[in-house]
Amino acid sequence: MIKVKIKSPVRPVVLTLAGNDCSGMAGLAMDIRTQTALGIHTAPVTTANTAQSHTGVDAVNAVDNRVLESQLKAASALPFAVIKSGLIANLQQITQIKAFVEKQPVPWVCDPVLKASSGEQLHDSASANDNTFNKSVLNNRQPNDDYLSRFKTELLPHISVITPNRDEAVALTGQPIKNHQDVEHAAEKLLAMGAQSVVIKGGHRLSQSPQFNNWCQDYFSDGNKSFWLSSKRLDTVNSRGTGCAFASALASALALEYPIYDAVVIAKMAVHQGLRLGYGHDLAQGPVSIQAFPDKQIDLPCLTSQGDFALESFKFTDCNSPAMGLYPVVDRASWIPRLAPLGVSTIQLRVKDLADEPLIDEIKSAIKLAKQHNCRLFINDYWQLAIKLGAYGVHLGQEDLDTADIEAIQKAGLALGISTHCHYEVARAHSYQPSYIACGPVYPTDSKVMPWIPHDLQGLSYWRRVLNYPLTAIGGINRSRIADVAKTGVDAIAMISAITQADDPEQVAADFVKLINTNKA
Ligand SMILES: Cc1ncc(COP(=O)(O)OP(=O)(O)O)c(N)n1
Ligand SMILES: Cc1nc(C(=O)O)sc1CCOP(=O)(O)O
Ligand SMILES: [Mg+2]
Repeated sequence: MIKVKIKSPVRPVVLTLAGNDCSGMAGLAMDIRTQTALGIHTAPVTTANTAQSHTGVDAVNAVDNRVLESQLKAASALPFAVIKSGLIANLQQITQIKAFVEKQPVPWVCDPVLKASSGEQLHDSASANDNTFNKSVLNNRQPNDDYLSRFKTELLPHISVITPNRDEAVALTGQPIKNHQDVEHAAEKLLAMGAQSVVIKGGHRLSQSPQFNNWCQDYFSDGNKSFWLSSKRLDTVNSRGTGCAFASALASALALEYPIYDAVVIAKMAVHQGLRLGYGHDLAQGPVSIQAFPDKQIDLPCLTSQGDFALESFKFTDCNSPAMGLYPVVDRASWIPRLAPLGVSTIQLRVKDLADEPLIDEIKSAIKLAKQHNCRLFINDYWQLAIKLGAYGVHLGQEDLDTADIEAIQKAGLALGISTHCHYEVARAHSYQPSYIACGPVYPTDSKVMPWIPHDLQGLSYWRRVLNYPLTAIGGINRSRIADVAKTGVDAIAMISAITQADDPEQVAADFVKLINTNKA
């Protein structure tokens, strides 16, 4: 008999401490479904066997200390990349989990589950072994100061990312939340208490203006970087398990080695997908249902530094008609009459070595030549001169977005292209609804020093699936790679060195125009 050897794929492991929800809507069931959909192997450690249904929580049934201890001991042998926790059911479990996590050199994503979505408190203040408490006890609980204070002093300093909803943030900080600023202060307080980073999950947008109330907003901060993620509210009742799903998706993205800023965006996308695909049953609302790594623009949030950002106030002109195609990035106006007659419809002027009058003269001359050759000219960096001198468009990097007056660019009627390299930057670009999004570097490049690992064709194809914007590929694209890049379906292929350093740039550009046309998807 011939034995077929199958090379087994490897999945990162997320050690997941949570309660079982026997209705299957939240807790471990949701964690396992979400993590599996994102390509993760879940190692589930049960903290409680909760008895709940659509009518509420009947009992919590924390597991005995020894049951938890034996699971933690056995789980320690696994090569887990991240720890994710949900319900920590009593004070004894706080002590046990602290002793466990402080020895682990991996990130810990902690969802501080204080209440079920039906409103019942889920933890107990008893020190240990008061393991079963029923509905009447649950409903008559006083706010549990002991639990909160031990949670804060013993657990918070070990948490890599804590993901409270607004009510939980209020309980943990003791401060009311009524507006965006309160959310930001609550996050600061949680950081000051020792958490390395915080995501405060929102419900309705905290805005006085009714037109903004159909957005859901989450706030992230790690003390270095802070941002708001906003998604349009979905009209669904199938939203059970959202908190567990968010923390699980975040833990999964970290286990897949995404940096924290990207992981938060991915988690928000995953939950939006889960809300879209949530399902119900005959009796009541059902759970969110995350089914795959998120790859749709409909799930992409807008990322902004301000919570009261005027969402949807930007919409830049479509620059892909006629198709952008070959998009040379050049440093002097004199390239324009050499390249435009070869079927090049879009050119970028990227000047890095001029200032003052010579720079102004170069941009003026480029704008004039582009108009003569009916070519769309984007000016890199110098958005004020682009507006003043009447260019077709502006190309901005992420650093430029910090200082550029995007409203002025829109008001002046210019097109806008934005550089992106990761989920965080794409979500940020999305909040401006630009004319195109550039995605790079596709391959290693010698034309610019950058910290990014190249996307390669797989990464570029991912962004093509996600984005409905005209998509520009850039970085290390040359004759041997251009056909494969065109086949991914990108709208524009930007390049510097393959054209400007060629022996015969006109011939090369003409060949590239043909190669793009014959290979485009
Ligand atoms: C099409 C395109 N994509 C990306 C860039 C890079 O722009 P930016 O991030 O502004 O960096 P510099 O080009 O200024 O170094 C680009 N120019 N064009
Ligand atoms: C300027 C620039 N920006 C990039 C990005 O990824 O944002 S890659 C890049 C250099 C592109 O030059 P070449 O075609 O010679 O590789
Ligand atoms: Mg720039």
